[in-house]
Amino acid sequence: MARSALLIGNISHARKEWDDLSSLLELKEYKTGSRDEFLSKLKSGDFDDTFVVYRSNESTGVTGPFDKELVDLLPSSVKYITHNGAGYDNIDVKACTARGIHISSTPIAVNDATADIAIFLMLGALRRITVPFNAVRKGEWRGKAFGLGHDPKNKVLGILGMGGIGRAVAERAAAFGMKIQYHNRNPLPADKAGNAKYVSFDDLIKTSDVLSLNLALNPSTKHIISTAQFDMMKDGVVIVNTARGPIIDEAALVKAIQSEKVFSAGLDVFEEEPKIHPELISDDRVVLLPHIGTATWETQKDMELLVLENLRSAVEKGELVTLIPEQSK
Ligand SMILES: O=CC(=O)O
Repeated sequence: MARSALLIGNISHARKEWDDLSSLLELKEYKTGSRDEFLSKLKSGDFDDTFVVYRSNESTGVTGPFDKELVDLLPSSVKYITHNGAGYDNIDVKACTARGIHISSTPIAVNDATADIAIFLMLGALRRITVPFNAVRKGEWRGKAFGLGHDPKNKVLGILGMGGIGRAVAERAAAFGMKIQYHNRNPLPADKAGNAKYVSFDDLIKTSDVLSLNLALNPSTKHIISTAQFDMMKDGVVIVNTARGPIIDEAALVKAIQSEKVFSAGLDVFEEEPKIHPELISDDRVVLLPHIGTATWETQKDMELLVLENLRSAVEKGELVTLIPEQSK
């Protein structure tokens, strides 16, 4: 049986590069549908010759997460999942590893666009920009609730998760005159840390004026920022989240904003997207974006190209270019 690649969802910017792969293997697409239909197709053997699955940006909307139920139904021919996204919390890594399936994600390609949005949210939150931003369009000039904001200059920026995105945030923040500290599982070598100082998790929480979340979501980072952490923070701290919603306990964040412990928050991600806690929506101290960190032409194209580079490498060399860290140990 010929080997095939199965695309779930769509490719929008690198169609030609996808089509070019037809010289290597058969290309199949599952563009739209439902989880139930996809699972029944898996059960009835429709995808039995699949060697590699391309999970597009919108694939979770099509099939739901690649949880254990779905992964266990993948045919034994599947050896690789090339995922389009830096975060792969929608894939059950353990279930894939147990089945000998290797996964790639798209780090690097997302760094600049995501860091740009983090800085946008940080500046917006420091200025509590939602009030004047909305008021001026309603003919209310600055708005009744308008108040002065804060400068980033001389503030301590704490970065939780100093991977590619965290480092790109640090580089940008340095240009605003911020003092930068970070916490990571391991301190970075000096050439990668730049001027950022390594501190413990508790020190990061206790001493940052602005806290930027740039770490991956996995079972050990879910709700890593909750009531106990908010209680430890400086009064008037600013929170920026461009990583994944469930890293913050959203209900605890709402309370911390309402008690003024938190001056403001800039959020691109939420616990139950596309649902947003109603008290975040109604609170104009919060700057909200609908998960658009990587939503630029350039970055979307780079991400698709990186997925396809992984796919090609899987077929030609039997290895992935950006294998996820859990499987590279
Ligand atoms: O959220 C975006 C990504 O994971 O790339």
